[in-house]
Amino acid sequence: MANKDNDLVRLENVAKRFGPVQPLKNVNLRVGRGEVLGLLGNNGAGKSTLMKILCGYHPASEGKMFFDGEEVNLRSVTHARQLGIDCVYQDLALVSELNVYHNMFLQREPVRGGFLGILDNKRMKADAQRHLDDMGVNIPSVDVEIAKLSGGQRQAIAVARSVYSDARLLLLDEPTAAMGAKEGAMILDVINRLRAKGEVSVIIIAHNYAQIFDVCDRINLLRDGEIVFDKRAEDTSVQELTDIVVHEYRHAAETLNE
Ligand SMILES: Nc1ncnc2c1ncn2[C@@H]1O[C@H](COP(=O)(O)OP(=O)(O)OP(=O)(O)O)[C@@H](O)[C@H]1O
Repeated sequence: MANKDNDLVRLENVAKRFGPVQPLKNVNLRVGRGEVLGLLGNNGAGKSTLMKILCGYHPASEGKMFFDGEEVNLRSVTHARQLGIDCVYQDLALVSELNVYHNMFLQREPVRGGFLGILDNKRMKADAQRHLDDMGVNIPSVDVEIAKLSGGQRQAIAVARSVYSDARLLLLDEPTAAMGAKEGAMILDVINRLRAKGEVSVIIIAHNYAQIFDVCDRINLLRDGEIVFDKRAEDTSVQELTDIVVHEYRHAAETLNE
């Protein structure tokens, strides 16, 4: 039985309706402090909708959310971010025309010289470099424009930036989608480093469950609007997840044929 005091986030009986469509019926989900949770589910299972509730983008139609032991009613993405909940979107989080270190400090730029101070570029550069090195993010230089980096490098910087701005729960919706093996591996390495430090909790949506298996502490499966599978990674296997995913496809095909 999970210790509730150890949960950073908990959803109880959460439902979501969009008019006649009800992607989430009765979701009970928990993520421990410093835990990495993998969220699996078929196309249309409601995974992104669940993430959008967690990051304050959609209000839930029913149910309760607890964060750090307190019940919360998220009013907006900004409100969620203030609490330390950050959804990392590869394309939206960063400004393409700015270089890496300016992106790392976006809207939190350190100034020197008091009131009419100037941006402390030297400090930003050094801090950004140190933080990216610490997280194993490999880029040619922090001076380079974001637009000139690969999708994997951008995603890794977006994750590093959230962590740097004191996020406590990171939501990653298919962070390795449309990436080559090498780029995907860099993201997974960043997540593994976060996991080793244990300071940030993470929820990852992934279709490539074999790939994320190694970085997750626990795996949940969403089906028909409910979490129907919840196991620690050490208590399951890639084979069991393969069987489940095959079963899910059959289930979806049968539902379509009904
Ligand atoms: N804003 C919305 N308005 C109406 N219906 C929506 C809205 N957002 C999602 N849905 C519906 O809710 C269901 C779940 O969608 P969701 O995107 O959460 O699934 P998913 O598990 O993330 O799927 P995928 O793996 O394909 O991204 C779908 O039937 C979708 O059409």
